[in-house]
Amino acid sequence: MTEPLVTLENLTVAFDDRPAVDHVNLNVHRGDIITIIGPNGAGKTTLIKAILGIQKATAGKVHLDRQMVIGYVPQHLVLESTLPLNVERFMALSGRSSEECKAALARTGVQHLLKASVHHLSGGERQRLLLARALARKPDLLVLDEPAQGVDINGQASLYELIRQLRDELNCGVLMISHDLHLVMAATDKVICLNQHVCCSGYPADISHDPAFIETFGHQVAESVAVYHHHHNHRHDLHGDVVRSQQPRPTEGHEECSGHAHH
Ligand SMILES: Nc1ncnc2c1ncn2[C@@H]1O[C@H](COP(=O)(O)OP(=O)(O)OP(=O)(O)O)[C@@H](O)[C@H]1O
Repeated sequence: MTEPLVTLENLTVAFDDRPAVDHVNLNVHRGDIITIIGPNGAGKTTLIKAILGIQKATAGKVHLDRQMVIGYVPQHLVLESTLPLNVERFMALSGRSSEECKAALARTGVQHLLKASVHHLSGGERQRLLLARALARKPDLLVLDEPAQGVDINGQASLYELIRQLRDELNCGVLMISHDLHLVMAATDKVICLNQHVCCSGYPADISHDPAFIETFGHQVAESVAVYHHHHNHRHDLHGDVVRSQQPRPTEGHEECSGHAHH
């Protein structure tokens, strides 16, 4: 296996002697899509900031591939509201050529907003603009802090699909934070459940059964997430009853199962 892009070794970040991130070990390789989940205040953003070098480690180490370019999509876009700024100018601030900026905007589906004011973009448009700015750098590592916030449910699914495609096109690693467990479970390769320390980690389908996951998120969340990954080998009729005579349809995605809670 190639060298990791990022290695965290017992990373600890404390504020006033209170650890926000506590002895975290993590590797991110090219091709990985890793999602950090955890309750509010669990240290997710602090961990990402330590990787980006904008938060100092109190103890432990952050190793980064020295050649690596990081594309970062922050949680919020903080802009001076009195400063007139259109999308074209905002993208130019990345230092990339006009062609690269336009290509990145086209890739995230917002090229038609080139002349629009960044102050008037919708939540979803803003997220796609921030992703385009990160993309224009041709990153080796894409770091996204809640990329789907402000994006409607259909938009969220296509945004996660876009992130997967970008991972394939750029052969980059992806490290993101998300609160939407259902989309996380569908769109990610590996989940890290953080609550200062790493409570549990693994494949989405397995993690929902982990006692540490259940303790952190509760039974209801764990069950609803487990349903999402239930593999169906049968079909249902219109009343929800199992139809056993049918052949399985493995590629049809989620169908609700009468043996589980419905969501
Ligand atoms: N610069 C700082 N100074 C002091 N405390 C901080 C600082 N940054 C973060 N914290 C504290 O560290 C803890 C973790 O914060 P962090 O923003 O990393 O959590 P999070 O998991 O990203 O939360 P959320 O899901 O609410 O965004 C919180 O208790 C927060 O108040």
